[in-house]
Amino acid sequence: MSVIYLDNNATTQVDPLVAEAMLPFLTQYYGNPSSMHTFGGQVGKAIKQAREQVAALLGAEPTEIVFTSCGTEGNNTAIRAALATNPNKKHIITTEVEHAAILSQCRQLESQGYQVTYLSVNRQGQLDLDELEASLTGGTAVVSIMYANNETGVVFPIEQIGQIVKAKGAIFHVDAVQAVGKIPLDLKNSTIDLLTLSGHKLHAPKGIGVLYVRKGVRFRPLLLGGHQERGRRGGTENVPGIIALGKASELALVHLADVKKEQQLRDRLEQGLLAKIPNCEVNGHPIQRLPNTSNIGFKYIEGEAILLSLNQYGICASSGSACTSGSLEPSHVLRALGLPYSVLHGSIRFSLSRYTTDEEIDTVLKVMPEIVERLRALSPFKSDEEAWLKEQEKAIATAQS
Ligand SMILES: Cc1ncc(COP(=O)(O)O)c(C=O)c1O
Ligand code: FES
Repeated sequence: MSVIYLDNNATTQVDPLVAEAMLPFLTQYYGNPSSMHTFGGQVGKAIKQAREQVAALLGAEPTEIVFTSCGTEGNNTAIRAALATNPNKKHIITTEVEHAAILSQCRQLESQGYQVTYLSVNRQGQLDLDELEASLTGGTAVVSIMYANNETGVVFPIEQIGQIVKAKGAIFHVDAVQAVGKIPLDLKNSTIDLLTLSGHKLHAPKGIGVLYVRKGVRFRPLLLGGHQERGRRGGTENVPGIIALGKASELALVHLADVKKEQQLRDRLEQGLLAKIPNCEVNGHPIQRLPNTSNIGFKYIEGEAILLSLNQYGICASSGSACTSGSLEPSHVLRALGLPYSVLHGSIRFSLSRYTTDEEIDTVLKVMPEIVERLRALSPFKSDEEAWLKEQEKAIATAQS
C-alpha cells in the first residue's frame, strides 16, 4: 500500500537532491573541517557554501548563521543566551501555544526564580498585542514567540510584535521551525534578534538546525567546547547534515515561489471535508495561517480512532489529542484556544508538502466521510455535548482509578 503522507509538520521527506548532495560527505569527504590539511579544508569550504545557502533563504548574513543539532537546541540556546547576557533581568515573555522546546524550559526557569508570562490566544489562535505590551517591563530579558504554530498553522504578526518588543529593549527570539520554507523571510529588514529553524521540517534530515544570531546581539554559547561556529557552538560539525541543510535551503527558496499550489490543495481538502461532513470545524485562523496546514475538529468522535482508520488506508496525519501523546490531557494548543471538549478530542491535523498530489487529496476526500460516519454511528452521543462530556469524564475517572 502506498503512503499518503500528510504529516509534514511532524517531519518531511528528505528531498532526493538533498540526499545526493550530502552523500559524498558521509563517504568520500570525511575530513574534519578544523584540520590544517587540504583534505579537511575542502570540507570547510563546503560548510561555507551551505552557510551562504541558509543565509540566502533567511535574508541574513552568513556570519549570522550558527549550525545546531535541532530546533530544540536552537530554542534552548536562544533563551539561555538572552538570560546570560542580561543577568539583571529576570522576566521572560512567551505564549501558551509554544512548542515544548520553549515551554519545558520556561517551566524549569520558573523553578529557578525567573518570572514567566504566558500570553493567551483567542478562539482563532491569535495573540492580543495589548496584552504583550502591558506585560513588557524594563526587567523583561527576552520575548520568545513562534512564527507559526505547529498544530494549527496560525501565523503571528511577527514584525508588529518585534516593534513592541524592541521599543522596550528586550531580546526578541522567534521559533520559526514551522515557518521557514513555507513563508518568505527577510531578516535584514526585521526586528528579530534570534531565530530558530530545524532542517527536518524543510526536506533536510533530522538532527540539523540553525540559530540565527543578528549581528551585534550579545551571545553566550550553550555548548562550550572548541572554536567551531566562531565559538558560538562547540562540537565537531555534523557535516553531512550541514551540507544537506544548505541544499534544502536553496531548494526551499525555489519552491517558495509555488507554495500557492500547496495552499490550493490544502483549501480543496479543507473545503471538501467541511462540505461533506457535518459537525466539523477548522481550528485556528482561516487566513493568518501556514499554506500547508489544516487542523479540523470532527465533533463527537476520538481523534485516535480517526487516525487509526486513516492509517488503514496508508494515510498519515496526526492529532494533538490525549491518546497520541500518551497522556490524558488534550493538546495544550487547542485547549488554549478554548475549544469545546468534543472538538478538542476529535481534532486532526493534515499538513501538506510540495510532494502532495491532487490524487492524494481525492483519496482523503473519499475515505474521510465514511470513516467519520462509521465512528459516529458507534458513538451514542452524536450531537449531545453534555452527554459526551459526562461519558468522557467517566472514562477518565475509570482510567485514573
Ligand atoms: C514549532 C516547533 N519548534 C521546535 C520544534 C523542535 O524541533 P526539533 O525536532 O528539530 O528539535 C518543533 C518540532 O516539532 C516545532 O514544531
Ligand atoms: S482523542 Fe483519544 S482520548 Fe480524546
